[in-house]
Amino acid sequence: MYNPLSLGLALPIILFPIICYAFNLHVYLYMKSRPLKLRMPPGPKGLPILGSLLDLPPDRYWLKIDEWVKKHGPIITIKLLGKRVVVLGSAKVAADLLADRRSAIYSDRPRHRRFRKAIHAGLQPKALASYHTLEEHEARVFVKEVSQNPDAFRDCAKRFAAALILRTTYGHSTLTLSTDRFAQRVFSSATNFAGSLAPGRFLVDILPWLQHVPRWIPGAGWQKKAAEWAENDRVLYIELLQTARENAVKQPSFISEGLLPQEKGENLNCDDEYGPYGVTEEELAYIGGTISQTADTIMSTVSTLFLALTSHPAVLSRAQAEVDSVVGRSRWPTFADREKLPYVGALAREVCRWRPVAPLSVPHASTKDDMYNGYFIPAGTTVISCTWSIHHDPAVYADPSSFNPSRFLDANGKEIGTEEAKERGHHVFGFGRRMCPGATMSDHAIFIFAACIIWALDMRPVRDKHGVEIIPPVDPLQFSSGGEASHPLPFPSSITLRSGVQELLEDVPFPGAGPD
Ligand code: HEM
Repeated sequence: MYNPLSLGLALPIILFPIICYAFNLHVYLYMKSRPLKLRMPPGPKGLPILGSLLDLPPDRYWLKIDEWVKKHGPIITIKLLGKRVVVLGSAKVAADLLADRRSAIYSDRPRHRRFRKAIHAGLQPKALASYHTLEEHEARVFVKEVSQNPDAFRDCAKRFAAALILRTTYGHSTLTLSTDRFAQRVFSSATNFAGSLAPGRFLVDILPWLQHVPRWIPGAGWQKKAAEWAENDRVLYIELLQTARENAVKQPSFISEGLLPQEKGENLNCDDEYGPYGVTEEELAYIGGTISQTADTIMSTVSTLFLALTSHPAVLSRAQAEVDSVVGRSRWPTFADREKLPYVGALAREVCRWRPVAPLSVPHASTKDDMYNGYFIPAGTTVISCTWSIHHDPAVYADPSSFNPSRFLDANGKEIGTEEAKERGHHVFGFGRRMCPGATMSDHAIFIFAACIIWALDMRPVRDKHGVEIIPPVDPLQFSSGGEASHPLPFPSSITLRSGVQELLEDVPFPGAGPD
């Protein structure tokens, strides 16, 4: 007969050996996956179960990670909710693992492989060269806009970035930021993406099970928001794809070139669901959406450039002297001047190094057990490079906190890189085969923006009522972190046109009219 009491007594007797067995099995599997004597890289001790979770602040968590890198060395392990994350804190270590022979182990993200191929197909050197006229034009439009409304330079920078990305990706010409039907949405999509996941952006990538936490659980409300935003994004991406389709003939773009021939109105008989980039239309919409969000990184970088120039008058004066001597005062700088403007080039590099827009890069997953410098890195480990630490390593960049473009010039005034970053001198675009495919396009945009504003504008610190200049603060705490991208917080700058510019601005069409 059923006796609840005897069942109550029997349960612990039955469960105890099962729990012991499960525990032993767990320990056995754990030890098997991590053989004795094989140590993972050192790092903060953290609490049982939680690890270092509570030590990571929601904002600017890379500064905390940087402290750990300084304390424990250039490769560290952070424990988070039972998972181990390996952080690469020096260029040498990051290049060894992500860019050299081992890179195949550390570049995992298979579902993106086809997407990546598609993006590369759309960003060939020929396509990038064809964007130069647009990039020059939009930099001039920025100068025109900001000269009319100097206090709104952040919005002008946003329009610059949106105009470049929307035109090249979808053939869409951006009017003013407030009236354009896409520009604002692209930025709010990027902000939501970063914000919805902060600090989860970091955590969800590392602990994918977090996305399955039921939405009703306290603290998991971000999930509901993230789902709403994901739906908004989906609608936006499809609308943008439709725009590219409509513009295909008049204004071909990265997306329109990836559409199936009949989608472009060429009426060819084509049954294949994969377009010229080897992806479906839905995937193409997603790829376009991912690219459109990068407007935020360009906007942030050019805002940092503005801050650097306002707060370092001597750097601005030297850059102006260089541009004036090469370009004169009666025409705009162009890409044809690039080779003769090494200081401006070095300045653009230093902006990316000094305050990297992505201070913590994107997580990678390792696919095989590996030994590196005596440390064991098991398969399945999340590996992430801390760009902030890498860019502030005094062994590579002397006096790393100071803004000093000359660090990227040799004794003959020629641009130089570093041992691990020969081409650029910095690592803001990541390492190895997962490196940002938009790096060259971004380099071009940042360079021409820098050359044009240096040539056309004076950006000076504002003065207090006694006439004393107030240099805007530039310490890392003056940068926001909505999640992934880091932006300078609003700062004042006294912006005026330099000689000869007003006359040339008359020929710059109203924003959105676009180059011929
Ligand atoms: C200043 C501007 C930019 C910065 C700092 C930046 C930085 C980065 C970084 C750090 C990554 C991750 C690399 C890694 O996993 O190791 C990345 C990935 C990516 N970037 Fe950029 N990016 C910028 C602009 C752009 C632009 C303009 C585009 C497109 C035109 C673009 C497209 C992408 C794509 C598609 C990925 C994902 C690649 C993959 O998962 O394999 N980015 N970017």
